[in-house]
Amino acid sequence: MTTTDMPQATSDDAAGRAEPMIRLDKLTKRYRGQSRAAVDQVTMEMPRGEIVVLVGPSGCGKTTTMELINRLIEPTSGRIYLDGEDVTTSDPDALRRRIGYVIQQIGLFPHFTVAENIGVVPKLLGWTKQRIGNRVDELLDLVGLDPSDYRGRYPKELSGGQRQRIGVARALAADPPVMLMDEPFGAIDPITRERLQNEFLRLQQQVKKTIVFVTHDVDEAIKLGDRIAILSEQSHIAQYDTPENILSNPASAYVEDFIGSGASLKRLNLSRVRDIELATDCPTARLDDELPEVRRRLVESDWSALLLLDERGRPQRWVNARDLDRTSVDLRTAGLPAVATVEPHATLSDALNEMLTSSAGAAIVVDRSGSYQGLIDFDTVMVTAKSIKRDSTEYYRAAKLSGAETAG
Ligand SMILES: Nc1ncnc2c1ncn2[C@@H]1O[C@H](COP(=O)(O)OP(=O)(O)OP(=O)(O)O)[C@@H](O)[C@H]1O
Repeated sequence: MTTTDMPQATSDDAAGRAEPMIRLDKLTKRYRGQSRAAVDQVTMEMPRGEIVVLVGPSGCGKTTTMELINRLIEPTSGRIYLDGEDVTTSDPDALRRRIGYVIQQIGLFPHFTVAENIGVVPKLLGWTKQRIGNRVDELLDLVGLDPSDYRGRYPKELSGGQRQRIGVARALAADPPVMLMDEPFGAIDPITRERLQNEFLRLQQQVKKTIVFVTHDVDEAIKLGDRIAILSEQSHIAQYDTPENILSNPASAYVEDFIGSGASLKRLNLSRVRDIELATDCPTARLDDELPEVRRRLVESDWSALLLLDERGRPQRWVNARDLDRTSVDLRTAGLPAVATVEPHATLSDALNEMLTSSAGAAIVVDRSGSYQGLIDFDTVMVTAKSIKRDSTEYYRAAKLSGAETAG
């Protein structure tokens, strides 16, 4: 880990509570000529190192709230504190250097290379060429793009998803403690979007920034947020809590309505494949194993199918007893292809989607190199979904009994 990746130091007050990274105090914005405030007296705290998602219907004031934090929009009244310091009237340029910003229309400079785009802020800060070059390569690695291949390209030579990754790298360039992200995955197709969300979570485990993330997609909020603020008109906070508590204990009919139906299914977005116990007793064999040995393994197991792996341990075919009893059996083509694979960082919701496409009714878990780790079946998914609900309901009840505040 480099020094720039180190989590930010925490400053505690006399009572030992960590100072939130961002604190908004009765923050209000009234646009010129408007009778109603777009953002009305918002008071909230964003804890250090967490992802806080602002979610709410179109026009409720999400973007305005976010842009008040880096003062792209100046507040009409109220105060903004960054790391304990009142920044409401400080130099806005200096403030913005402490806050990375990623938006949907990434705004890369078309005539700058990838390296030049990422290096914009470090250059403004007067870093040496060598330091900028090292940082660009480090960031390209971090967002999963090979520096030697990508640093010299121009934005038009990139896919939408790659441009988005460069946008994130650029916002991280000067290692700001805070990142603001406004619908960063909004304009991207669902498959790339899911991949970028997973990469984003992996990245955050490394960089541990305080991130304010705006979306209107409640599923995205549940998947990405450590905390979610559900906003109604004028950025009024309808509920500010963990995704678990919002799903299990919506504070009002408005929140319930906003979450929509299928709260149990949405809960599956809260669990990762890596956090649950995989079934590892499913029989497996190699494609080049002897047929009698493959048959023996299947017969001696409690399973009705066996998973065939290639020489590098990657799943290839599902075979059952009938497939193995045919007169001439070629293991390379026997049975059905072993599709429906997920990696450990995928959510149980991703796993369930895969399962629905699988003839075996199970998702095959593989590591990053594609080799077999175990299986997830429907029962595991259902048991996990129920236990999330139970844990969260118990937590909420205990918090109420002890009089502790759970909402922000
Ligand atoms: N520059 C402006 N001048 C006047 N009114 C504005 C301006 N920008 C936004 N508004 C109004 O302020 C309110 C909040 O807008 P904002 O863009 O913050 O909402 P949002 O929740 O981010 O919406 P969306 O999800 O559609 O992007 C809206 O009613 C909008 O019309």
